[in-house]
Amino acid sequence: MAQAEIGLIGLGVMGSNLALNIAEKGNKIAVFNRTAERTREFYEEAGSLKDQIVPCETIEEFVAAIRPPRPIIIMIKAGDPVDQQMELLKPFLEKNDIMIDAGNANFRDTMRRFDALKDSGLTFIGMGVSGGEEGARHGPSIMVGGKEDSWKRVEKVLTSIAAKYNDEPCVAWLGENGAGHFVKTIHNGIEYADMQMIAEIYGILRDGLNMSATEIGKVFDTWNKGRLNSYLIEISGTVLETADPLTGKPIVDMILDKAGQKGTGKWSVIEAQNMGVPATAIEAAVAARSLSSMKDEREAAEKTLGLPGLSALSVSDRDAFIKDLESALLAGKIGAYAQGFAVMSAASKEFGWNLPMPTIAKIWRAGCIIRSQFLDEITSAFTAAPDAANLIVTPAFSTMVKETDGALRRVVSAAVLAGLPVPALASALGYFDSYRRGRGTANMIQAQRDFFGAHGFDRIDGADNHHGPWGSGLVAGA
Ligand SMILES: NC(=O)C1=CN([C@@H]2O[C@H](COP(=O)(O)OP(=O)(O)OC[C@H]3O[C@@H](n4cnc5c(N)ncnc54)[C@H](OP(=O)(O)O)[C@@H]3O)[C@@H](O)[C@H]2O)C=CC1
Ligand SMILES: O=C(CO)[C@H](O)[C@H](O)COP(=O)(O)O
Repeated sequence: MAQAEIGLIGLGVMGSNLALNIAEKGNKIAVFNRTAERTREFYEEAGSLKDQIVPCETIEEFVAAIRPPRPIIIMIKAGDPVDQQMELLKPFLEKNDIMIDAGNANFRDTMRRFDALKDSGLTFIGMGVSGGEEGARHGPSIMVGGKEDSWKRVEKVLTSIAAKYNDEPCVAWLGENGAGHFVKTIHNGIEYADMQMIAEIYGILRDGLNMSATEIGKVFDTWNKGRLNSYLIEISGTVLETADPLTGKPIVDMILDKAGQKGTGKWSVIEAQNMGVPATAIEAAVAARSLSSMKDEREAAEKTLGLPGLSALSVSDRDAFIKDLESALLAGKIGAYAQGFAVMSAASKEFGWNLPMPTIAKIWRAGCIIRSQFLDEITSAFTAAPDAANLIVTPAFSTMVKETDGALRRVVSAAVLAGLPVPALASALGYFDSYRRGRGTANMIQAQRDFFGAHGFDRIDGADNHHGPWGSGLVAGA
């Protein structure tokens, strides 16, 4: 029997679907799962794809089934399990075999694993995969990091399974070692902000305009036909219009308002902070998930403090306000993506990756959770202005900011006055307002720092006096 082109370990939600996708595209694949029962079940359910699949119950059998140099995708729970699995695999591998971690790894772990294998003859790829279950099965977006020649070995298979946007595959080699997992992390950070802003707009419609879930769903359906067209808006509409089989009520009204998180959002924020790059909308989204999880504390606080002021928005023209909400969401989204790309640009320099921004935007246009028409506009903006300091100063996006930031300001103001929380939208607005203002207020911070800690400051006239005359008795305006 011909050897498999590739192997895959981990037949959970993502791994099993990825394996079926690989098999369906005509690539013979060997599969292994820690729990052998799952391998048998998977194989039985593979139907017509069985011919392309070699189910293996031992690592030895699995490795022998793959054509050298062997690319082996590890799609298991992120963290220690990946190290454990790699240790179990290593004794059976040969020179030039490639272990590919396709889970949501912290890129620092990826760099460590990459370095640890440097002198072993084995190679490593850190590969971000996005698209959830459906994407893994029918076409995910794939972000590859590692040696370029390792990528060449897997390029054909990965290109065959990736999502396509206008026939262009949503997969690319993005740079050495941790580049792929870093980009996937920021993808998820942006995903957090995108989702949070949609939730904030939903909150304004629900608690401010007292609209039902179904009514809000219809608003999102309409928006999905316009500039906000995206997978997340599409599924938000569907979610809002879905009934709970137990009660018949909208399912969204039966779901507890506590958001989970597995780490990628938090890592985005930590890395942004490490590099001194503001990612305020992403930070607000991560913090909002954390605050959401404090359900008991929030309920107790509502009893103690009560809800602020007005319970409903004061809106004179409801249709015009809903149009403003659409533009505000677009503006907020621009802020979040601008921040995400700025973080990647800084990381590219810090880690020497040379990350290709237009390519990243390109491979996010289809297959991944944040896929949208908007990413095509980002692709064009970065292609036209590859050296732009920030997405929002590219010609296309500066025009878009000017068109939408008024609506964002009106929506944030109205929500704040009604006591409706909009932390991510407000963060995006604060980001625009701070970033576009040539003369800021940090002269005050510098003066305070120098006053209490003799930290010094730069002068606007470039003159030499780098400390203030604190305590000298010199009085301004005297
Ligand atoms: N679900 C999603 O939407 C997405 C998930 N990801 C990432 O993909 C990876 C897999 O996620 P998903 O498929 O959802 O997870 P699942 O929980 O569905 O599956 C987990 C898999 O990991 C295996 N596993 C767990 N611990 C170990 C271990 N110590 N050694 C070997 N195998 C182990 C399990 O094997 P066993 O059957 O023996 O328990 C199982 O095959 C994660 O890193 C996740 O973050 C990435 C993109 C999207
Ligand atoms: O990577 C993904 C989507 O792109 C996974 O669905 C991930 O689990 C999402 O992160 P979180 O669970 O923290 O919301």
